[in-house]
Amino acid sequence: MATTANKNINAKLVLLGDVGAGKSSLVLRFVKGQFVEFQESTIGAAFFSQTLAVNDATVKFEIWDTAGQERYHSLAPMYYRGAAAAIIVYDISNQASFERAKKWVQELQAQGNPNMVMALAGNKADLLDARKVAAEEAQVYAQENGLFFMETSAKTATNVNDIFYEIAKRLSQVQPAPNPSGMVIMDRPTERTASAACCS
Ligand SMILES: Nc1nc2c(ncn2[C@@H]2O[C@H](COP(=O)(O)OP(=O)(O)OP(=O)(O)O)[C@@H](O)[C@H]2O)c(=O)[nH]1
Repeated sequence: MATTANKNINAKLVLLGDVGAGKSSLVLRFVKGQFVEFQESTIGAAFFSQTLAVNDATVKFEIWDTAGQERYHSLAPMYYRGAAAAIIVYDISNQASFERAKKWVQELQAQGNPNMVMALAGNKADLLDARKVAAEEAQVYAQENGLFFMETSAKTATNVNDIFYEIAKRLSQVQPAPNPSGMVIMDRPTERTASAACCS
């Protein structure tokens, strides 16, 4: 069977959401496969990268995990500006965090990249007994606002890889021209070596 050359995609991804919703925990689970019961609150923002292979593409995520504390709100545009994808996170056991997530969606719709792939993550899905936000309500909201929705748990790892994988899949399906900003598609196969390096 013929194989097609891999598309290499670099994609800037930003996580936004209320303080304590679990943004850092989702990234830590995705990038390192770990979960910390008492994760420290993020100051400013933190950067991570992780690569995923989907279909005929390799997507290298450049991940900005932003701080949810209100005093850092003014920094957020630096991180979502030009991003190819965003995960807006709320905590299913905290109604106020869902309301905050909707505000982030509004801000991205007004000021973000119009082609941005947006995911809504209802995190802490393991806390079923403490649930305050119905999955159906979030699903309807996501559908009406052009996001895709998943409930996740950084603690149990439920749907964590899946949400990043779904974003990667959607990014890889975007037509190469015009590229959404925040995304660079390298026109060369992944297996190319550095043997032709220049400059002596
Ligand atoms: N039960 C449960 N707890 C979680 C989950 N994800 C995160 N937590 C806990 O929730 C707390 C806050 O998690 P963080 O990942 O720091 O949240 P954050 O959104 O990055 O918070 P800021 O950096 O302050 O904006 C930590 O004590 C985590 O251990 C989850 O899926 N389930």
